[in-house]
Amino acid sequence: MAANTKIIIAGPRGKMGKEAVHLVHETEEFQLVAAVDSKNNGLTIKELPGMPDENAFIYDDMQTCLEEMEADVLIDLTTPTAGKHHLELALDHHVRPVVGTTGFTPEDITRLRKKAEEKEIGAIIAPNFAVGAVLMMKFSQMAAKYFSDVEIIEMHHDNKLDAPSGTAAKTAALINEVRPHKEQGHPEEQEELEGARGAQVDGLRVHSVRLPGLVAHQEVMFGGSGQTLTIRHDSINRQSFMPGVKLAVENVLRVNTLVYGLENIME
Ligand SMILES: NC(=O)c1ccc[n+]([C@@H]2O[C@H](COP(=O)([O-])OP(=O)(O)OC[C@H]3O[C@@H](n4cnc5c(N)ncnc54)[C@H](O)[C@@H]3O)[C@@H](O)[C@H]2O)c1
Ligand SMILES: O=C(O)C1=N[C@H](C(=O)O)CCC1
Repeated sequence: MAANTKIIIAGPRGKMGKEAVHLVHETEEFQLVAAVDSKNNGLTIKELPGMPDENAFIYDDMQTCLEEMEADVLIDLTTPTAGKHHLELALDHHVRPVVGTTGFTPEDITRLRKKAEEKEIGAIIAPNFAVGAVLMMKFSQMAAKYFSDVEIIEMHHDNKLDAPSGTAAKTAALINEVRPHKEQGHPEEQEELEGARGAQVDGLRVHSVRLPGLVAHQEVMFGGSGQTLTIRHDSINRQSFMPGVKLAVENVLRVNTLVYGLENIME
């Protein structure tokens, strides 16, 4: 790892971005060199309410920021549309992206991995930085070998823009790697109300709950003859994600492809 990893944070005023600014501020080997925000162009981070004493300038345009500032890593915690654009720009400028922003499709990941490999630089997209959530996904994949009947219920705060969550999409993909294809439910079932059976990923049903008071939660429910198994994870605050962000920043400097999911870098 570089002695001083120079970092840009996109989305510093957001719920996750704020935590990331504090993480970078408190980590000796990390240095915040700039931030990208949809407003506050020309201010410094320390001028925003609740921010640490950081002199990094805020840009309202990622392209300009990348042209003017030298950085090793971009941490993106914005919106699905902005995140995809920022990741492309970072790769174009040889800055390694660590992306927590969700809403990436499998096609986006394939295209961006090809680009990272062409540029020979690392990128990490982690739909969930919480170590417990990564274990929940791994345990669900293990359980799916023995229980092929499964549904996912993800629950998030009601400011979330994307559905299903990135975590639910990733969990479904991990389960579908080991689960023989199955249309969950009765072959003749009818939805009397559209959406009653949730969304489908290869026959696996995903249900999205959005309520104030929630942070990020997921249950993976398996059913078998005479038994059920429920694997559940709860993030009760956004500090739960920060050790994973730190791990991703450290690891993105060591890889030369796009890594999708923290489980690929956790030992
Ligand atoms: N991977 C994880 O572990 C994890 C955890 C929590 C949230 N998330 C994801 O991270 C993202 C941010 O979540 P949040 O809860 O902090 O959201 P938030 O709405 O609190 O913050 C998003 C921030 O992005 C800023 N923004 C929007 N467009 C921008 C642009 N073009 N340039 C710069 N900044 C821009 C907004 O001003 C806002 O401050 C979401 O996609 C969410 O799903 C991922
Ligand atoms: O708050 C959010 O938004 C979160 N999104 C991630 C997802 O889509 O899986 C997970 C953590 C919180």
